[in-house]
Amino acid sequence: MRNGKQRSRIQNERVLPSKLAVNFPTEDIVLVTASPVIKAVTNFKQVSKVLEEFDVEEQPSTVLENRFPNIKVIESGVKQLKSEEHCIFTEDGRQHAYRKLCLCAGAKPKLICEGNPYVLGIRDTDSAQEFQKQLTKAKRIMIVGNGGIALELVYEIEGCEVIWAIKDKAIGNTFFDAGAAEFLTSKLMSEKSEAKIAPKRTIYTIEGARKENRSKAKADNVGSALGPDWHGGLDLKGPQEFSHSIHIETRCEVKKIYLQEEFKITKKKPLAFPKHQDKSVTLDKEMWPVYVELTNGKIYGCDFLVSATGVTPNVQPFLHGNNFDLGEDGGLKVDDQMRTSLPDIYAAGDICTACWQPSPVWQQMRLWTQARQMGWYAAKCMAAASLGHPIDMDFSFELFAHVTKFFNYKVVLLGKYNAQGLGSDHELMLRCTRGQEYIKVVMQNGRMMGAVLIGETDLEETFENLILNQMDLSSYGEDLLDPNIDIEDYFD
Ligand SMILES: Cc1cc2nc3c(=O)[nH]c(=O)nc-3n(C[C@H](O)[C@H](O)[C@H](O)COP(=O)(O)OP(=O)(O)OC[C@H]3O[C@@H](n4cnc5c(N)ncnc54)[C@H](O)[C@@H]3O)c2cc1C
Ligand SMILES: NC(=O)C1=CN([C@@H]2O[C@H](COP(=O)(O)OP(=O)(O)OC[C@H]3O[C@@H](n4cnc5c(N)ncnc54)[C@H](O)[C@@H]3O)[C@@H](O)[C@H]2O)C=CC1
Repeated sequence: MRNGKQRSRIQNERVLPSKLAVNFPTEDIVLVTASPVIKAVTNFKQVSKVLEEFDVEEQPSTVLENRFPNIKVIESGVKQLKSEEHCIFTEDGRQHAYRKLCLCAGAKPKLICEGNPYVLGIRDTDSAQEFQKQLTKAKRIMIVGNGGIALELVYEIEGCEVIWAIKDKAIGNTFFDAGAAEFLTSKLMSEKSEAKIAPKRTIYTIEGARKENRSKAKADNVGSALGPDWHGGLDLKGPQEFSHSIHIETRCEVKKIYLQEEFKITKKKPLAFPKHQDKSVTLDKEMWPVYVELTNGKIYGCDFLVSATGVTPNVQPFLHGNNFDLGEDGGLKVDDQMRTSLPDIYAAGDICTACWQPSPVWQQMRLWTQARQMGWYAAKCMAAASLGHPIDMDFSFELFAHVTKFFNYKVVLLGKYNAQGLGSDHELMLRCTRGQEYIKVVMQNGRMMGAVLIGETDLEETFENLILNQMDLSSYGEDLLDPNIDIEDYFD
């Protein structure tokens, strides 16, 4: 790649092409994307060593092309990869040769009942808008799943009864333990009267760019996954005049979904919405478009369901004829240089499964932050490989760090925040002030391995350092979380 013009075909990832374009100003960098708009990371802020905050902005592809003259954007989905011939085929019937390729096609929602028109998934702007449209007419919906999307929806939806069906004992299992879940549940059950804390990040949609380009994107292609504060620009309001009306069904899954006519024949009896603070407005005899039977035997009628049940890496367009090694979660396995098992093909973001020996306090989660870091690092790896110098693993993979917002609280997750993989050989320390903050640290052999910080705790930087430097904290005992001790001064 050093001499003369060579081509790098990059299959989407907003961070990656620009990083490559800077590293290789004389090369052609081609971004092939099924999405009519490019999502760009803007206002990037390094909050601490590994914690990052940024905005996500939808931009027309011309913004990228104008800024980096050696980037060309092709708006067409990839339908086939021929790895041995080093070329891809796009839906517009064209063939594109590559020297190095990075696959960044994200993930797809893993729906509980694929193809059922009453089961919605939320992934991209179009699916979120469809959900919003349906919600405006819905008296009652069911949300299935207990991760990021479900947590955000149950808090944001107003004016509609919500049955939240979760497999676990407590809410938010992908992010929280039972203690944190209890702290948050009280907020969920109360009126949503408070002012929202200012979103730290916002999605700006360039509607013009989107509309103009929509026709070019095929209907079955997924768009870019929504990012932080995705619901900020959507009014998630049903037709009724109340804020929260939520009923949680724990330790259950969906057994069967019946259409109205099918259900009538069964002669089974649906349950009424449990009355919470007299907010319920639906009648016991209401007829619903769908009825959902849960594995705990309960049946509820509703207008539609949201399946917020995780994602599956979007590898399908690239598999035919290519013998990729896949991870247990179905992602393209990548090594510590972001290389897949096939020559000259890299992968980053939700599509890949990290298969290097991770740091003891890092794990892969399919998040914007990690997609950005992987895209950035993959570009460095591709550039380094072209120059013949492998590089050291990026520092951002030393410690898992995620900052987000749930139930209007700032939430910071660090390291093995839920004692993932630590077995029973760990201790937890807690500090909780109801309605204000919840702090949990995970300790092992006197060392801090992880932390959950909910609320404005101001402890993230100190804890990040304590996890990274693995200092023996045994002698500090409970002082670590004593609110009367300024912990930052303590460790200066
Ligand atoms: C509702 C929602 C809320 C979220 N909130 C947060 C949050 O608050 N914080 C956070 O950290 N993470 C959040 N995430 C997760 C985050 O959005 C993803 O982890 C991240 O976007 C993954 O980035 P990616 O580049 O790997 O994939 P994506 O952003 O999904 O991008 C994949 C791109 O590939 C394109 N593509 C797909 N197939 C093809 C093909 N065959 N040919 C060409 N192009 C193709 C798509 O059009 C898309 O542009 C959220 C996700 C969702 C769904
Ligand atoms: N603020 C944030 O950081 C947010 C992050 N995200 C990310 O977006 C992606 C998609 O979000 P989610 O769909 O919420 O995925 P998720 O991985 O966060 O949660 C999936 C949930 O579905 C449950 N589940 C799986 N199969 C099920 C089944 N058959 N029946 C019932 N429950 C089932 C799991 O137990 C888990 O609780 C994830 O990668 C998530 O991390 C999404 C929203 C907000």
